[in-house]
Order: sequence, then C-alpha cells, then structure tokens
Amino acid sequence: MIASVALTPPAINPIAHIALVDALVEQGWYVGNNVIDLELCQALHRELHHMAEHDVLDEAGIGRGKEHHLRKDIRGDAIHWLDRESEAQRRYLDAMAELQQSLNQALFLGLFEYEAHFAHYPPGAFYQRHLDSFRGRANRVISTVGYLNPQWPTDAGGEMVIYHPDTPSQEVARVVPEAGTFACFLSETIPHEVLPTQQPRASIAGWFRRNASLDGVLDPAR
Ligand SMILES: O=C(O)CCC(=O)C(=O)O
Ligand SMILES: [Fe+2]
Repeated sequence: MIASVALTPPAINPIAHIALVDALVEQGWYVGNNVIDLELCQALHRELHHMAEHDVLDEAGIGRGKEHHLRKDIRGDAIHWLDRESEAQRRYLDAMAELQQSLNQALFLGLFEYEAHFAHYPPGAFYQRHLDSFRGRANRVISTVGYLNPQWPTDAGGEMVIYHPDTPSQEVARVVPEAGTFACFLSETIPHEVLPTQQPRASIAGWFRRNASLDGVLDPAR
C-alpha cells in the first residue's frame, strides 16, 4: 500500500514563469490570475490582517534614507517588510528566489536580491501614478505585486492601473487585487497607480534588484 502524502503545491504556478518572461520581453509587464497558491494567500492575508488590527504597520513614505517623507497625498498604505519570520513568508520569498533564477536564466538580468513588503491600504487610500525606480532607487529592475484579498467586489475600486511606457496617459491594464493574482513589470519604465480603494486592500509589493552604488556609497537595501 502506498501511504498518501500531503504535498504542498508550488507557491507560484511554475507554468507562469514562462508566460511571465514572454510578457516582460514583449510588453514590459505581466498579469496572471490564479498564479499564487490560494492557501498561501490566505496565510499571508491573515498575517497582514493581524498586523493591521494590532496597529504594528509602518506608514509608507516616498524616497529612501534621509529623503524619506510621509506623503498621504501621494500614497496611503501602511507596510511591513517581509523578513522570513513565518512559514508563509518563507514560502513566498523562496518562490521569488526561484522566479529570480528563471528571470536571470532567460533574460541575463543579473538580479541579485529581492526585497518585499506587505501593504495594507485602508478604505480611501491610493497610490498616485509613479515609477518604482528613480534616482535613489535606481537599482530596482523588476517590480512584483502579489494580491491577497479573498474576494473583491467589482465596485470596490483599488485596482492597479498599468500605463503604456511611451504614452503614460494610455491605460493598458487594470488589475483587480484578488487573491492569487500576480503582476510583474519593468521598474524603470512602467508607470502604474493604485486607484482609491473602498475596502481594506492587502498586497505584497516586491522588487528584484541589481547592485548599484550611489554617490560612492554601496547601495543600501530599502
Ligand atoms: O499594490 C499595488 O497594486 C501596487 C503598489 C505599488 O505600486 C508600490 O508599492 O510601488
Ligand atoms: Fe509601484
């Protein structure tokens, strides 16, 4: 008799790696539904919900180091950096390390690191149109967003809008922040925004980075 073993499904559907690489090459962005394992989304969502309830998240700002400022008129989320403190975080980060390998093998990007934070957008919050890589963050190469919300009513807002890299006024995709959905795009060229949300909105934003030094200082994380 063969004992049945409860296998953990892959955190990220491996088929998505191929579609993701193709889409990045062709258009600079990728969106896939049912890409992240739903049980993992649930566990991550519980963790973030718990942190939000206990008021232990940090208000997100813009800029880094001394240039870091709170700007609620630009972004209204509260964050917590992933640090492998739970099994769910480890699974997510391990899946991103695998994705990093796929990206490096297919595209020779020389990605060497990944950083990610939970993001909680309370009702009314948004994130204005922006690029993820700019002076001070020049080493962010590829952005990822994993969505954790178990269901998302069509009138709840909170979609991420992706704009055309050459004509930033042209909308090319609207991403519903539903659990399982995974988005990925070139950090330096793809403008995007989070529309005002009517409901608490949970996601994990992350970046694959290349090493870079700024003004002679070896680039610090975050
Ligand atoms: O949560 C999202 O849909 C995108 C968030 C974002 O653009 C960011 O954190 O830089
Ligand atoms: Fe962004």
